Amino acid sequence: MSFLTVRDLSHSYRGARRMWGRAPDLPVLQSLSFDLAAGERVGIVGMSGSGKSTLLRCLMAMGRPQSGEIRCNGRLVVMGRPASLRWYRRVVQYVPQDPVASLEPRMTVAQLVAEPLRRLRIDCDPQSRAQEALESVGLGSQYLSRRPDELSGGQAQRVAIARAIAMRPAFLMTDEPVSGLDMTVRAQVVQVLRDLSQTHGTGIVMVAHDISVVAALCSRTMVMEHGRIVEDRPTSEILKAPHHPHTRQLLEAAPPLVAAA
Ligand SMILES: Nc1ncnc2c1ncn2[C@@H]1O[C@H](COP(=O)(O)OP(=O)(O)OP(=O)(O)O)[C@@H](O)[C@H]1O
Repeated sequence: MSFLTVRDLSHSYRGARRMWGRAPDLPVLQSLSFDLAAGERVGIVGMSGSGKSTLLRCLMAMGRPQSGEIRCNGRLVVMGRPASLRWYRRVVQYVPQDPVASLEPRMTVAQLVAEPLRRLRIDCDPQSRAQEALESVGLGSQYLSRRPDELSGGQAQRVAIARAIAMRPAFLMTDEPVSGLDMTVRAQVVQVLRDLSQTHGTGIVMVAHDISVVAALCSRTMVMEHGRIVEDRPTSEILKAPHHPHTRQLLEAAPPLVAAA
């Protein structure tokens, strides 16, 4: 059964204001339809500007699509006031593209991870749940009192992941979770996501422009080009025999694979 159902999703950005009026609107997502099953690990790849982050923001109900609908377990996801989306935030969590910028600099690591649990009124002891989540991403108690500027890029990325997984979401949506990290830390972060998925059955949607990162984690890959999904198949099949010329281009541009999914 489908966990998330996306139907005819389209989105355009409003054209910039110019002296003589407005530039034309920029269509970014063009009538996308797909299903995500519970526990699936799905990669979304494509060149820069193909619409990956916009799609993820729409899936997170952070941007209002022009048309189309998203349903989660059959229930319509309606953009609106944060309170009306509280149920959705409990089951679908997001790790943004730039974790350092997303972490409030004045808060400690412990506070950062516990804060969403309090805000969304999750029935648990926020402190111990936060500690547990941090341990599962390999950050022990010595990190609890640190602030974001006392963390490396890889540690900040893991704090952002801990913050999301402390909620025990059914799905985790991550935008370029390893870009900007060195190869060793990349492999560690991919391992954290794989463990999470295998241990708790958490579904993962991962946006990346580098198909090798997706190949290391995701069993299904969607390839985007100019706001359309041009290929959506098992990753192993795509790697063996890409159908679309754009997929072949991405594969040629990819660095060596981290590890097979
Ligand atoms: N807030 C915005 N206002 C106007 N245009 C935007 C906005 N955000 C993105 N765009 C444009 O929409 C298109 C798709 O952007 P998006 O960030 O979704 O692509 P992407 O595939 O995630 O790219 P990247 O890999 O570089 O992050 C781009 O042409 C971008 O310039």
